[in-house]
Amino acid sequence: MRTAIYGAGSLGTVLGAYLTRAGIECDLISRNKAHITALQQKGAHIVGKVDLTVGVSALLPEQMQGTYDLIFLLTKQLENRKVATFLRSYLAKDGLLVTMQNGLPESELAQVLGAQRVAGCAIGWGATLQASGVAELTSEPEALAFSLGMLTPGREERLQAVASVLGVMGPVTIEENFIGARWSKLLINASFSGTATVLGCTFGEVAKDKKARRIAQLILKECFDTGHSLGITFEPVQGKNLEKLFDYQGRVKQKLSYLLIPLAMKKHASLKPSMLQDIEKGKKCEVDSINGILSKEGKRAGIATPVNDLVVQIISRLESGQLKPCRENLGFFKAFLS
Ligand SMILES: NC(=O)C1=CN([C@@H]2O[C@H](COP(=O)(O)OP(=O)(O)OC[C@H]3O[C@@H](n4cnc5c(N)ncnc54)[C@H](OP(=O)(O)O)[C@@H]3O)[C@@H](O)[C@H]2O)C=CC1
Ligand SMILES: CC(C)(CO)C(=O)C(=O)O
Repeated sequence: MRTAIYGAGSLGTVLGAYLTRAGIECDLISRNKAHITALQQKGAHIVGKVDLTVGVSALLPEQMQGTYDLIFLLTKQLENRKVATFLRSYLAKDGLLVTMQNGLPESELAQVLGAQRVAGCAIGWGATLQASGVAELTSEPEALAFSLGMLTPGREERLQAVASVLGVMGPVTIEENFIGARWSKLLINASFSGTATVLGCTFGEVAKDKKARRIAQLILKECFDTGHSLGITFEPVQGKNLEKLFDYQGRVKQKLSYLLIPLAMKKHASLKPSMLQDIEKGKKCEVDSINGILSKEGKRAGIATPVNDLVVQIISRLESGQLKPCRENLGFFKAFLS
């Protein structure tokens, strides 16, 4: 299968290094010239939880030729329609584009490429581009798992082939209830990535700080209520049933869920959200596709999401430079913290 990683930055460079090291030929593609030049000259250097250097095939978009049977999409979700339109002629007629982006990106991509040519993959591990050619793996190697699936059936054989490709890196689950896996990841991103971005901190710091933890818990609840109202069953993440652990109706279960958060976050304490990494680099982040999509889905479901809506507003102000990510931003949530 001719394979490409389109948008090889933080996550895509790690993925490309692991696949290439296992003998799977794939092109790492990005518009970032300095990064592509470094990859071509020195290979992909993966640091952090591992240390490996792998010679890779790296290209600029304008150097792409022919069609690919499999394209992993790893650009940020800021201009997906434009990216999908560009990729249309590079994806084989019976090819599959697998988006590994956060949020709920499949439907929009399917509008451009066709539902039978779009799959998705929710990822529970993290990476940060440290310098051109150098990506840091920020999760433990045993967390390198993939939840793969499609919104419509019909490409089971091709999904199996994709699972064999990703399987060289870590365990792959082909999800029958893929939308449930997507919502579970959205739940984590909206609550923990959203709160950590507003406060300029890691997941571990959100879990440790009593007020920040309560904000994350309130967003978890807004996301559960919205998903349930839309008929979503949240899939387990890394073997953990999120509904059982964190959803609540009464005060006792609410307290229990609150107490469990720091324990559940232990292995992910050092994760720094990619939204915060973008803000720190002065870039626009994916808030519209993460917290923004939850607000939108909440409206569609008739569920109020006031804490999440406030996170969207604050992150927009971080993007425009009116505010800085810092703990003092907790003050904006006063009304929800009594
Ligand atoms: N990083 C993480 O830990 C995780 C990220 N994700 C998701 O994965 C996706 C990718 O994230 P991440 O790896 O952090 O992103 P990065 O910004 O680090 O990498 C994206 C790469 O794509 C390039 N790019 C952007 N737009 C285009 C384009 N139109 N054509 C060609 N290249 C382009 C960027 O270039 P340039 O530098 O010029 O912008 C960059 O090299 C996101 O949707 C994110 O939510 C999911 C789980 C974890
Ligand atoms: C939190 C994390 C790293 C989890 O995979 C993520 O999805 C992100 O930062 O965008």
